[in-house]
Order: sequence, then structure tokens, then C-alpha cells
Amino acid sequence: MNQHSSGRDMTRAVSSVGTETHYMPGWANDFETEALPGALPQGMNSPQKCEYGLYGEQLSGTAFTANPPERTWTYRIRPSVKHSARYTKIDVAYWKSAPCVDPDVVSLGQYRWDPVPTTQGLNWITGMRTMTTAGDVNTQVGMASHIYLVTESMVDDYFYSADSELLVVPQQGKLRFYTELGIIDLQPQEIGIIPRGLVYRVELLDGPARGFVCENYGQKFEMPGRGPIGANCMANPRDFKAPVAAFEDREVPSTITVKWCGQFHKTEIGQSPLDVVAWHGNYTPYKYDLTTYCPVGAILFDHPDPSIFTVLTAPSGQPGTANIDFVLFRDRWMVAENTFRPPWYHKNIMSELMGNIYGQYDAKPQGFVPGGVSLHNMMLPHGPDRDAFEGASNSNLGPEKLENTMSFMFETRFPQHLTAFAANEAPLQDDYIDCWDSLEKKFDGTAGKK
Ligand SMILES: O=C(O)Cc1cc(O)ccc1O
Ligand SMILES: [Fe+2]
Repeated sequence: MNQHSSGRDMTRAVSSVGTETHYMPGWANDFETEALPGALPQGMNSPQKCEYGLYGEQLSGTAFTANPPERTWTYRIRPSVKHSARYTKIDVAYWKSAPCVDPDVVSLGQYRWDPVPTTQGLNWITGMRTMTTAGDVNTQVGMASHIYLVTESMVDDYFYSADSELLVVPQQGKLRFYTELGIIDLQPQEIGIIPRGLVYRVELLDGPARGFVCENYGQKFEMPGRGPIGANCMANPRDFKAPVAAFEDREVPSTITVKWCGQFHKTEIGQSPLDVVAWHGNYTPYKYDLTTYCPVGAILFDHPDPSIFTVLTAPSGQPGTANIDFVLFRDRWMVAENTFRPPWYHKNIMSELMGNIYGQYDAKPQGFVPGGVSLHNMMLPHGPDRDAFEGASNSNLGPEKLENTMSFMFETRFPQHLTAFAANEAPLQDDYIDCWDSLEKKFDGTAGKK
């Protein structure tokens, strides 16, 4: 997987705020890219003097001795220490971190929310609304799920999370992430990953923007083991895209906000920190087009576990038991014979937070709407509502295409705790649990096969 990318050939010089984006394909490649010709040292990382008067700096995304180690070498106008003055603690009211167990909030239950409405004056930081937290940010275990609401761009304000990598799932609007390593545009049906420690700002290209974020406190997302499926289908490595180098040489009063151990801190500096002119390495932000995900499923009978739809998985250290699985339910053919085709009724040791990107989800034809969220927590029973059950039990089973549908699941081995925002302020559907009320007892002890 560590093939050498031809990033340099694809690089376009973008010497200040770029308007076009360019990407290099491949999963976890060892990329190289430069926004000015010759800015990237060849054959070594630390020349005595770098070209253009640049400073060399390493960003380590794994422990030095991890296998494989992930790191990126940057060549920048100033070293990051110059983008880091004294920090002041600030309050970011709605962005919570685990452990965050509110004694007045009940997390045991099946929950569903309508889309959280967007309001004016929200940027990537102030518009982050934490719905659930799991694990512990201090021990780098677990995750948080958020809804983001963005109606304003960050202009000379920058951010990074030392706590987490962010998996961003847009549902509405279009965002541009100006990062230290280049520019990524994101819109619905795409996902982006912003790695831990990477500095960026988020611009609103088309708003208002809303979407979902999985904040991963633990080991990085990786492609799932493919097992008997073999080398093809599911997510294909070449469909992951890393940005080419792009830098800002802007000397204006600016701020950097840092999320660190669940707390937020701000510092003021006199220039843009996005000043990396060239870089090489395998620790990068990336995007992925969900419509390139090639689903594999039941082609004769029965309904497999949803793990067959895993796009990315973040390991927990216990094999097969992820800190987080990111699972995609996209349009696909249903052909299974003599089969109840929607998800079965079940209880799961993992906890399942789902979001609807667009369309209708087969187990919940009503009520789980685009922008909406549901939570089926650890060991809590759930499954199709009555209409889905009756429909699927009585339909004529020809080949049928599930169309106009894209939902996803953040599934974690840890119980998810609701925030006070999720319990009290977000549009919780109080009657969600009633969707199973009208399931009848159909049992007839005399009716079975003799
Ligand atoms: O609960 C859900 O809707 C998600 C889900 C889908 C599926 O096809 C099988 C199991 C499962 O948890
Ligand atoms: Fe489920």
C-alpha cells in the first residue's frame, strides 16, 4: 500500500488562497507535493538549508515506532512554534468530550432526532453540537458524535484538535477545508478525514451547511480487513484523495484555537499558520466519494451483518471489536429469495448512532429523515418499524433496487452517553419508541407445520 505517489507531477503552484482543488489518489500513500518548484528536498529530510528559506518540520501522527509509522515532513515559511503563542482557555459551549455523563440525562433508550436547525452566526467551532460521547478523551479511547452547523466562514481564525481525528460527513451545503497540507472541498455524498494535530480553517462555499462528525479519540481510521472478499469491492484504495500542497503567505492578526484534553484554548499570532510550501509523507487529510463505495451483499438468501458495508474502521486493540466502524447504507439491489430483507430485529453489544444523508432508510420508511439522527445504544433492542415489517413480510420478492437512499452508522464498542444538548435542546422525537407499538402478536400455536 505504501506506493510512491506521483504527487509532484500533479501539483499546481497555489501561492496564496487557492480557488481550485487538486488531489492525489491512493490510500495511505507516501505522497510528495510542492507548491513552488524545487521546494521539496530530494533524497533527505533535513538539509542544512532548505530551498526558499523554508523550515523543515515533522508532524508525527503515530508513535515513532508504530508499525507502520505515519508522519509527514513539511517545509514551511515559519516553524509551528512561531504559530503558537501563550494560550488562554476559552469556552466552546456545545462541543463536549468524553467522559461527559450528565446525571440528569438518561442515555438508556432508543432515540431519534429531527434535523438540528441551522441558525445564523455559526462557524466550524461555535456550530459544533455534540450529541453523544463514549470512552475517555484523556486515555485516547472512544469517540464523540456531533452535528455541525456552519453559516459563517473562519477568516483569519484557525483550529486544530490534539484530541482526535475528525471524520466529516456532510449532509447539506459545501465546505472548503484550508489545511496545512492543502485544500479539501466537501459536499454531501463525500466524507473527509482531518487528522489529529493538523491546523486548518473552514470556509463556507455554499450554505447553510450541516453534517455529522465522528470525533475519533483512538487509533486512526483504516481500511477494514477484506478477508474472503479479496482485493476488490467495498472501498477501493485509489478512491481516497489527499490534497496537493497549497500555502498562504499572509501577515495579518490571526487566532489559533486548540482542542486539547477536552478543553479549548486560543492564541493570537501575526500570520497565517497555513504556510507549508511543500510536504511529503503518509500522514495526511483525505477525502472519499461515497458513491464510489462498491457494496457487496446477499445474492441468494438472508441478511448479512452490516459489517459488510464498513467503509473505514478505527481499531480498539481487540481484534474485530472496533473503537469505531463507519458503515454506509447506500443504494443497492436487493435480490435475496424467501428472505425478510430489511435489517432484522436485534440487540448489539456495540452502540449504533445513525445519520441520514438523503432519502429513505429501509428499516424506517418514516421519521428517520435526511439530517436526522438515531441512537440504538449498547444492548438495546431495535429493528424495523411496523410498516417496514409488514411491507417486507408481504411483498413479492423480485429483484428490487433500493434507490434514493444514503444513511450511515458510527458504531462503537462503547456505550454512548447523550449530552444535555441532545436530551434537552435538539429536536428529540418523543414518540420514536412508539414506532414498534403496533407490532402485533401474530403467534398461532396451531398454525405451524405438523
Ligand atoms: O439497526 C440498524 O438499522 C443498522 C443495521 C443494519 C443492518 O442491515 C443490520 C444490522 C444493523 O444494526
Ligand atoms: Fe442495529
